[in-house]
Amino acid sequence: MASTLLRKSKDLRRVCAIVVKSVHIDTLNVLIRAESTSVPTRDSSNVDVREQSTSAPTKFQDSTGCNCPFEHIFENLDYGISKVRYAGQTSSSERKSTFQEEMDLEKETCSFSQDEKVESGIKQRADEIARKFSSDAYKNAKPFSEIPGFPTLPILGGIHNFFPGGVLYGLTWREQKWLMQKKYGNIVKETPFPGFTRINIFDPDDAELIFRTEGKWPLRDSFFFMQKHFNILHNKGVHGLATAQEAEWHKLRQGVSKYIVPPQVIGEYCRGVQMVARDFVTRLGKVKDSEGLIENVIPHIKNFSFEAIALVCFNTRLGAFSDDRSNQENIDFIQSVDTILECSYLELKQIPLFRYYKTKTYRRYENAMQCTKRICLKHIAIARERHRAKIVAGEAGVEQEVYMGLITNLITNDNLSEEEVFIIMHDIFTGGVDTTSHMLSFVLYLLAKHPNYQEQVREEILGELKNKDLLDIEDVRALKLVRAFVKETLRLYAVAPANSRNLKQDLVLSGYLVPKGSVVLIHNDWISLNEGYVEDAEKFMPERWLRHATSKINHPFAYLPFGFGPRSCLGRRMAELEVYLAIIELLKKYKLSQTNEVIKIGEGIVNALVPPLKIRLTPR
Ligand code: HEM
Repeated sequence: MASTLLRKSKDLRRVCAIVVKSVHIDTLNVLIRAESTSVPTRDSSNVDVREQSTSAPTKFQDSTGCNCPFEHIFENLDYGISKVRYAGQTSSSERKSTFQEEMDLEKETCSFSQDEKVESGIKQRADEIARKFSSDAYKNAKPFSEIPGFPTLPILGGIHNFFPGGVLYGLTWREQKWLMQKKYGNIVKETPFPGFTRINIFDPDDAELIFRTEGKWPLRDSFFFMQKHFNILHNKGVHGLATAQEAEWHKLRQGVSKYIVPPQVIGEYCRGVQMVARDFVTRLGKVKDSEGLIENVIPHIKNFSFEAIALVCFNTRLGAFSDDRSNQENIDFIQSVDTILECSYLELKQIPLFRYYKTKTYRRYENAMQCTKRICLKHIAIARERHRAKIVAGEAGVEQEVYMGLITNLITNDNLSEEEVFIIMHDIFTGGVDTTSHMLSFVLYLLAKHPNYQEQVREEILGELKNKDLLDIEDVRALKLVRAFVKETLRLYAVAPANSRNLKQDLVLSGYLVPKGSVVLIHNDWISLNEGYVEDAEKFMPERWLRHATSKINHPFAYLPFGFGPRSCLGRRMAELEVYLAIIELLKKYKLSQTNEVIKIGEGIVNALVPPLKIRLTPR
């Protein structure tokens, strides 16, 4: 006992000394991130070992439907809604509208049938949730203090675990969470730094309960501290979607959702984005060498994603594929968004001293934000002018406003101030460019790596689209193999590694009582790669998403790459549309081959493929 205390006090002294000395310590700042950042690698060398099998992939089994397990839970939500009492929500009609939105969204992305098995599955799940809400469940729950986790010290919490000698020392975030799950199970408490405790969730049942009880205004309050700081100083305290909470968040979300979420609206962007995809492919054709090889395709993918989002937002082309470097403003804009993302990641690795003085990272961030704001305000002014001119000409409302870009819709919404419009634009650029380009990088890697699947996907594209030149959203939706391929890519390589929430009420999670307000981090990348929830989890099998698949996803909350519920990803459909169209345009023209043998996944705010990504393009 005495020796343990002595050892602990030595540890404590050592940790204190390190803390005092360190101003820029990576490890410490892993702690300051409340979430995000991860490294989906299986081994310490950070090289991804998934997908190294050389065996030929099986054929897609069925092209008649989609086997998305979400569908089952959404298909008959009414049952779950009437059966379960969701505390924190006032009326069942409110809940219904939220779930109805979700249901519509899922129905939209997956075609599925109603059958008895599905019905009984839903009933079972609703019963299960009801059971978790029963007073018995609360009465029998083990206390919060007993949730297992890495050892903590008085005052310092679990900080010592990250320092030399600590169990987490030198591990990537992904390795840390794999280790914590293995050691402690499906619910793990962590106090990574003093005064901050979070609960790590590895059980999709718990995820389901959290999401189904989050109410209409889910809380996700542990991200982007620099952005909050900037908004207070330079944006009249107006926060964006990523950082606002409660009514403030809801107002923004309502203000923008209708212009970017509904399928018919996304359809309006289809041809514009197709043109961008076509230019992307033309660009790749130009930069490949005489052998067809592109040593690193990632910057071009990023430009594609940027150009597509700019078109959607501003109804303008930024010229990201052009060799002409004369448009300094566009170059600055692209660089600023890059800098913002880079600094947002650095923020997670550094002590938040920017709150007290302007650190180097914060100065870079602030300059980039100011530049982005200036350019967004310019586009807002252009859109206002264009709209005014239409009113004068008596044409307002005649033309489909969607074609005029998201910004036109936002400025004509009287409920949104200029600061709010700017920060929404900012969120879309920072939330949408990198994520989508990482997803597309993984998709191209897997297409090149699996020639059989590539051929099947191409056959579907040629067969379904015939020689149709300009596509509508219905054409894209008909491509089930393309969609299954993308879904499976995101399952294997979740771009967003975890979903976070602050609990809206006390919940019993994995048998423990977790109080309202607790920060929970749901590790969807771990869950979607776990054999317990996904059969043949390590294998890349797009056919699992088709109806009648033999290899199944066994839990409807085992795959949540875009989050869930009213606060789920705003740009999901846009991201998917971009990726589908890039695949279509690329495979019509080229065969993809000779990619990296293995890939590395880098630690950043999201999971990204570490460049370079090599691709050989052979004209068809
Ligand atoms: C592969 C691409 C993408 C992935 C994997 C992804 C993933 C996510 C996830 C996991 C969340 C949090 C959801 C939750 O807490 O339940 C989120 C939120 C968000 N995403 Fe995406 N995203 C992607 C693309 C995009 C695009 C293209 C845009 C913009 C057009 C976008 C804009 C946003 C915004 C604004 C939020 C915050 C929503 C809110 O809090 O109301 N994302 N995204």
